[in-house]
Amino acid sequence: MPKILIIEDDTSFAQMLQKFLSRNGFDVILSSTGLDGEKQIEEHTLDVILTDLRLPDYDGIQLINSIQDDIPVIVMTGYAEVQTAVEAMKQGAYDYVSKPFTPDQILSTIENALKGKGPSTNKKTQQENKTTSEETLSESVNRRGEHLEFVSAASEKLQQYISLVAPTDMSVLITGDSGTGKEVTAKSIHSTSKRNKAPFIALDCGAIPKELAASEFFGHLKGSFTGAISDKVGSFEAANGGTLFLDEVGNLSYENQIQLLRALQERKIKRIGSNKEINVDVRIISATNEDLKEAVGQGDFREDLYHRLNEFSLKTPSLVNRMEDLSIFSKYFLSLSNQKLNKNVQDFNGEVWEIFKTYHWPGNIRELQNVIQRAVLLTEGDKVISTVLPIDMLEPSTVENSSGTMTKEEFEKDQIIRALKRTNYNKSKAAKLLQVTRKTLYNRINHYNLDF
Ligand SMILES: Nc1ncnc2c1ncn2[C@@H]1O[C@H](COP(=O)(O)OP(=O)(O)OP(=O)(O)O)[C@@H](O)[C@H]1O
Repeated sequence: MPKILIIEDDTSFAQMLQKFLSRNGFDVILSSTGLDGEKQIEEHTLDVILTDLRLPDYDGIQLINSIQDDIPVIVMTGYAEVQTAVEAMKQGAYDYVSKPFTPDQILSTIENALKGKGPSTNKKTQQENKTTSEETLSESVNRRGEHLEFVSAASEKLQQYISLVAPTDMSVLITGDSGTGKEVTAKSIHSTSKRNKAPFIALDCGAIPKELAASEFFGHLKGSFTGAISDKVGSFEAANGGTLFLDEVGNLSYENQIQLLRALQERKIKRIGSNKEINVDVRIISATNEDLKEAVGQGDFREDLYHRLNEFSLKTPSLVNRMEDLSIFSKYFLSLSNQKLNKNVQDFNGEVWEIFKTYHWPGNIRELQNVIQRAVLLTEGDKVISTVLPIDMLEPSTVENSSGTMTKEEFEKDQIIRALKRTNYNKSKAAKLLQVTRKTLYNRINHYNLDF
């Protein structure tokens, strides 16, 4: 039975590949680091090595160089790493396969390697195959993971946009109300992009004081300013090769906007206090729940930066615009909360489902998650009943305008005023009650010109 060593740090993918190859008559050993891979190579008589190009401790090329024996090495690459794959072949790799690959592709590459045939030459066909409807190995891994199958038209559209933009290097601006999943969306773009082996770094621009923003972006050297007690790596450097997520990007000061723009244009940064330029290759995804276009119009946000950040934009739908997904989310959060709180609540009773369906969900998915977690904690039986829901959900707003209805904006403003009154104008408590962050509450108070 031919023996194959798979060196891959994505363990679920490696296990799936192992299962598949075992079923096809191979004896498969797994290794998740370059170092361990080398050890396995010494200990076993191998027929083929299958290695990822990017490993936590090595890059695949380093590994190929260190293999003395004449064992064919097949490298597995992300789909935009063809250049590196070609380099790997120059260094002695037998062939490469681009992820996602189909079972047939990997099998025939391995069989060719075993027969001592030359590598496949038609890489273009391999690239094209990826876009066919055939089930690919890595797609099935995703399906087995924590992937929720949403059904609403709004989520289908969002998913389409994510799939469309993820493989590109375009900067993406995500807009949407608080708690609608902007960060989740950014992570999803990153994890389905060719950068997914490199870091995803999130920076909350709304939470950093403007004097410290440059240091957060670019890092600093020890002693470069008061308080710089040690060297610091900035977010750009930390995200090198990967994705930098700038949350609440609209909150950046004008000066910080200029610094950010310069770094994006030049693709180089300098740590504060250093003259050394560092090249950075970072994809930017930003998010805002403000109207950045309006901010541009008012001169609060630089138009050139806006266009840099907004090569592609998408909007995360509010929960009321994707109510068909409500039960999927609810069941998912119920099971998460059970796990977290060590409970075994089975379901929501009919009345609770009715309340869920008619409530406005101003805090969107985050609010739903919090409501369910609280309810699970308070539930003693096996079904959530309405008495464990927050009182606000049971007493819907009765304030109406002259035409008898409220616009979404009026409703939100009304909710903010109520929350502030209920908490004696304590903004932290009001933010908690509204299930939004403090900075979001401040933004909304400014937006509505509320004088508190
Ligand atoms: N598709 C999803 N699947 C599972 N959980 C989700 C999903 N979308 C959002 N959530 C959950 O909802 C909460 C809010 O999501 P997230 O932080 O991404 O929203 P946001 O729009 O970035 O919020 P904010 O504007 O307040 O920063 C998180 O706890 C997240 O785990």
